[in-house]
Amino acid sequence: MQTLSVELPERQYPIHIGPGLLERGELLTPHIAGRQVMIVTNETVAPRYLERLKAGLADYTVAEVILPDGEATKTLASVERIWDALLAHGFNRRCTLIALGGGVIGDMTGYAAACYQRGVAFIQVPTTLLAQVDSSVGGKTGVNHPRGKNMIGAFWQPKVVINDTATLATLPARELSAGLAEVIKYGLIRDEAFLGWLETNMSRLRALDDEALSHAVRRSCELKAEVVVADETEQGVRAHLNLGHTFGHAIEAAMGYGSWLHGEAVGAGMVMAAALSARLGWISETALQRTERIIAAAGLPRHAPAGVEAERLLELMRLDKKVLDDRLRLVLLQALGRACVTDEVADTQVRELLVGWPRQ
Ligand SMILES: NC(=O)c1ccc[n+]([C@@H]2O[C@H](COP(=O)([O-])OP(=O)(O)OC[C@H]3O[C@@H](n4cnc5c(N)ncnc54)[C@H](O)[C@@H]3O)[C@@H](O)[C@H]2O)c1
Ligand SMILES: O=C(O)C(=O)C[C@@H](O)[C@H](O)[C@H](O)COP(=O)(O)O
Ligand SMILES: [Zn+2]
Repeated sequence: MQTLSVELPERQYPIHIGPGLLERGELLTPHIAGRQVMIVTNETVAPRYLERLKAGLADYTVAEVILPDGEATKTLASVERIWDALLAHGFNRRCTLIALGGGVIGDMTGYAAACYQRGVAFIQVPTTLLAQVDSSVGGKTGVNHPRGKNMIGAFWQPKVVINDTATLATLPARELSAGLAEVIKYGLIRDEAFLGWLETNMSRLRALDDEALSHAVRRSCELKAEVVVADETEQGVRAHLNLGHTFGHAIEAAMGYGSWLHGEAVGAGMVMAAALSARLGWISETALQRTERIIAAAGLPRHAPAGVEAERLLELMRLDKKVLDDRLRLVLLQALGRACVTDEVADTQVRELLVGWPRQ
């Protein structure tokens, strides 16, 4: 097992990484407040992993909420189901919520914990690659609104993150690719050497090679933790973690959440961001082609969805949380391994890119 520490100014929490950690109750128990534990998971993950997690919690009062699966369920109504269950079980403010599942479950459970009785403890036990490398770390929690992605939420950090890499063995290939999008993102925004490693090892990662996956999870968590520690509430550098997301979130919302996975939309969005960076002369054509190649090698799309007009995407992009004073603020690349935030790109340039972008 490897352990990293997220050293925030006023608190720290560990990220444990390794195979078979799910049953190791001793990793959870030091972080559980009180005796009441609510595990939140979904109908796909529960039959595979719920009993194994519960086995390590024999000394606690454990209740569970099993939600339906899918991005379309990342709503306030689902979070209300968690609050209803907490109240029905008489859980008090010393209870602990555990998120067992992908980013959808993690984001909703974290938000439920942030609000329940004005804030209770929560633990992340992520079971997708995307959740292990990104959503479980850093404390962004929340739900979607029909008008925009992650529009309702709170910053609420977990007490511990338990990354059991053995759970990735049951992940469908499409979900693995979605997780690889966020892994590639770290290389693109702040570590060109890691990007090179990913180029060399992409087929090992897609074949679920243990050693390669553990390295990718560890390096991604290190890079994410560095950014979160520097800027917990996204006043500055944390926005770099949004590379491709202004485009990607617009695609997800335009498609009604779920037909395109978050990682797929971000994969295409990162190619769009790289293309815009190349048009501005900030990165070379070669760097753009390298970006396109690695996105394709990860099994991710570079096209946009069919039937979604450029104007609709632009309208949704204008709802992005980074917009300030009515100006789009985009994360672009100054080099491979170096991101920046800019409000210097005119809507006409973005529209031109989207109009000409290949469709599915
Ligand atoms: N909070 C953050 O910082 C942050 C970062 C990135 C993404 N996100 C959010 O995360 C969500 C995407 O997360 P995701 O990609 O994990 O999607 P997800 O939570 O929908 O999980 C993907 C699918 O895999 C299934 N699954 C989970 N673990 C499995 C396993 N071990 N074996 C088999 N199937 C398994 C799930 O049931 C689901 O069908 C989006 O809502 C996105 O906005 C949040
Ligand atoms: O942790 C962050 O900060 C991120 O931006 C990580 C993203 O991968 C993630 O998708 C996040 O949920 C996006 O946040 P949002 O604030 O753009 O909704
Ligand atoms: Zn993301």
